[in-house]
Amino acid sequence: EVFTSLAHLEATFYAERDIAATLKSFISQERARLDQLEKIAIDYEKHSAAALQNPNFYLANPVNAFLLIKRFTLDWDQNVAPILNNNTWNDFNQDVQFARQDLPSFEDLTGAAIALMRLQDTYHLDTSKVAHGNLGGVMSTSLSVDDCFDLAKLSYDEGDFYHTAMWVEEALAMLGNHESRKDKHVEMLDYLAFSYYKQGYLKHALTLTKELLTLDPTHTRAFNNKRYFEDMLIKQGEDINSDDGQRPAVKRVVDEYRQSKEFQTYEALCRGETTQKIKDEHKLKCRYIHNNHPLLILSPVKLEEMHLDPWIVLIHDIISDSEINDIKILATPKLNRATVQNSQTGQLETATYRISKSAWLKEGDHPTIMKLNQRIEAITGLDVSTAEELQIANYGLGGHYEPHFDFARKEEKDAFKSLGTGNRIATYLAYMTDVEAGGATVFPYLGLKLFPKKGSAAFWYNLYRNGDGIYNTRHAACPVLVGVKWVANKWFHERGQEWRRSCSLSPDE
Ligand SMILES: O=C(O)CCC(=O)C(=O)O
Ligand SMILES: [Fe+2]
Repeated sequence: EVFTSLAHLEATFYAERDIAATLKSFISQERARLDQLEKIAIDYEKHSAAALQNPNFYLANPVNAFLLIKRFTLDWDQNVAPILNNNTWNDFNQDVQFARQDLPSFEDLTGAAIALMRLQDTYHLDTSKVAHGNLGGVMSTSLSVDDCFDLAKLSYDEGDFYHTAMWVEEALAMLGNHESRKDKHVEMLDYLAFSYYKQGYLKHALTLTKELLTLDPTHTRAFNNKRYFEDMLIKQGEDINSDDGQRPAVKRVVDEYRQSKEFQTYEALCRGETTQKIKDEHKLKCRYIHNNHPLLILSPVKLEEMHLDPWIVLIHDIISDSEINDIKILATPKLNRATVQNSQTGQLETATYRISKSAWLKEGDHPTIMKLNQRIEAITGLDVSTAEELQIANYGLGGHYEPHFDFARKEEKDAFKSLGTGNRIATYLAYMTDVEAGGATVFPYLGLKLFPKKGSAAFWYNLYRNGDGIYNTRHAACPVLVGVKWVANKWFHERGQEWRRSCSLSPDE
């Protein structure tokens, strides 16, 4: 099981509480047992001390001799061995193992490390700052030398030598020159040299290996590596003594997509940068709307235009805290806890795509959902009966959703076939949390970023009236840096909207 959703990671705290209780009862039972053992030990001590004052005299008495023998045979078997063997851990172990089902696994640890590295990349976080608990200005817990080194090793196991080097450097800087931690120092240099070598920085790998050998001249592998690096450099016609010892300026190696303009723009927008001027920004307006709908006439909703073409709006204060609470509770047991596998590679999907988990809520399950659907219908003027059920997503550690369209492209004819309601005509995306840092919804082609605000919802059309996709609606959910992100998605489909689209929210196009 992979804990990608924070709602589920929360279960760890309950498991932790249960384990604490189990350990405490084990300890109190053990304490009683150890008290008994201590009494026996004291008795032996006193007895032997007395006897040893004059052993011959003591043993001259046959009863004493008999009792002494009995002490370590019959008495031992009946009174001491049971106490010694009665280690009650097995009884408790079951409880601990039961609680452990709700604890994260090593897979989760790897996933969390990968998520941290992604956050570091996307938000340009300085390693040292992260290590000291500064996440882009939001303070969190700081990491120890060993924490940093463990992060490095986890990256190493993933074949990510770029982050390995970064985090070993940090661990080394924090370690300083402690003679007492020389073994750690040597191990770190070993990792560091190898990760520079893997990234193609032979000279620096050689320098670090020499440094390692001054600390530990008996390190056989380092000795062999040194020769290997030197041979390689000589073969390349390089001077093996020319490294200045400076840390090379390492470039992050990323796949082609990550180098693309779209991905770069997505990440820049996530960081809050301006990538292009919002078109016709001065024409954007805020207004109250009621659509002549009975639900809204007495309490019109606030609509804020965020973009004109395509038309993207935010609607404010349309879902209350108690409604949000209801939805979270309804969705939590349904959040999919299974490991998500990439259908093509069979790999765990924690690293690349959406690491949030989501759940569909059955319509009419609950009065809150019904009320919400009615309100969404009143606001959008679209038919909710042919729309998809509300989909609730809880973004976990670094949870994100890379750039995508909500509608199916021409070549994806079958995408929504089973629904029988046509393509996704519009998206209604409600934010159910404020996110402390990160987690924006961004539109790379428009330079637009929407920051989650609890109780607000975004709305846009994905299709033109003729059914063609509006490609500029391509959007993404930025990784959550600090905080928790919950959203509710309502996707409207073409069927059922034939008479409606012209009524209300639609732009004057
Ligand atoms: O969570 C967000 O900000 C966007 C989510 C999204 O685009 C989707 O679920 O299709
Ligand atoms: Fe989307």
